[in-house]
Amino acid sequence: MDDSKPVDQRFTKALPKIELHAHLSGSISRQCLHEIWKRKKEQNPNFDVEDPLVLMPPGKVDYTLETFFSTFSKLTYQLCNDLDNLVYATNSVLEDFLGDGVVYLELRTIPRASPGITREQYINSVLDTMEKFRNKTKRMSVFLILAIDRGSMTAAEADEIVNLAIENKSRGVVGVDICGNPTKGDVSIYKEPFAKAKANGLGITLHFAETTASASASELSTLLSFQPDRLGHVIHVPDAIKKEIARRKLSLELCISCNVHAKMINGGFLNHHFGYWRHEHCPIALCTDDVGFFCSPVSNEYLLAAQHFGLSRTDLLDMCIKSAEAIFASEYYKGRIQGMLEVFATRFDSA
Ligand SMILES: CNc1ncnc2c1ncn2[C@@H]1O[C@H](COP(=O)(O)O)[C@@H](O)[C@H]1O
Repeated sequence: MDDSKPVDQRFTKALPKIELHAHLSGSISRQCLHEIWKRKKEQNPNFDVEDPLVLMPPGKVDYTLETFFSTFSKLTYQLCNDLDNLVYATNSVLEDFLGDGVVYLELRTIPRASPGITREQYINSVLDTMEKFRNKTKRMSVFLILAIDRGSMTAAEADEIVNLAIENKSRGVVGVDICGNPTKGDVSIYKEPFAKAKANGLGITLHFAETTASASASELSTLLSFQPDRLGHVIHVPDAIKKEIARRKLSLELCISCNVHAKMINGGFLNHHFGYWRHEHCPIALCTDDVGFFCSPVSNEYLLAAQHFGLSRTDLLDMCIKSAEAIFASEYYKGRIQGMLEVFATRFDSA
């Protein structure tokens, strides 16, 4: 790579990137939510939900965790509560990642049962949409992670979701996650479902130390006992646990804009713990978390990392090559991503 040239948006957009930490419902653009809202309103003028473009005005990214979680129940889940709109939103999210130069995507979602929709139907709709997308778009590989909502789910529900993940491995489910409001729930109840997931070859990723409330020594050691392959966020981590993460060389999903805008860290971009972890040996994937809220696509996360931490084109390329080690799909896909990065490295400068 020609490091005399700056890292700019053209570079980070063209860079073949992977996205490993993106929540489906949080990744839906405001425009897409607005379109769904408009159709619902036309079908039923009494539809009692405010226009997403009013509730989430363009440019607004300063969601605290509280306003963030309540927006899903107040807005997103009122709009994507039928299979047609779930499919519409999923397609829109896949197109957005593709358009940003993502070549490998593991989207995650909590399979929600809602009136008239079972968890199975929810998962089937998302997987069918992914399959059709794969058939028409060869450039971006897409997989699914099923997430467990720590704020609301019992161990039995987690077990149900793990069973669904196992049943759907052949259709592209590659892992399981624990997400949801980090100030709620007791993660230790998920021990057995996660042992089952591991025994059945699913990848394990966990939201880890997102807030001080979810960063007690006992919670973090419980989560590490689930033998995760990857950790998301890793914000409020005590030194001893940082050492253990580094010792295990766990892969990290870091969400810079989300953490800064939602004030999950103190200070701004320069204070982000990417600055710490980039000197360790853990593979790092920069991720968006919820691009529908924080409006920073993956290409912009790489641009921010370069701008605030002084990274060159070669640094970003090396990070991306290493991040491929973190994916849950087979070795074939690792090779595919790394191959695309090699081609990019030889061709971008001369393009
Ligand atoms: C700050 N980051 C985060 N921390 C924890 N959980 C999060 C999250 N961002 C999203 N979710 C979880 O994902 C759901 C939306 O996508 P799905 O309906 O599953 O597709 C949210 O309701 C929340 O439970």
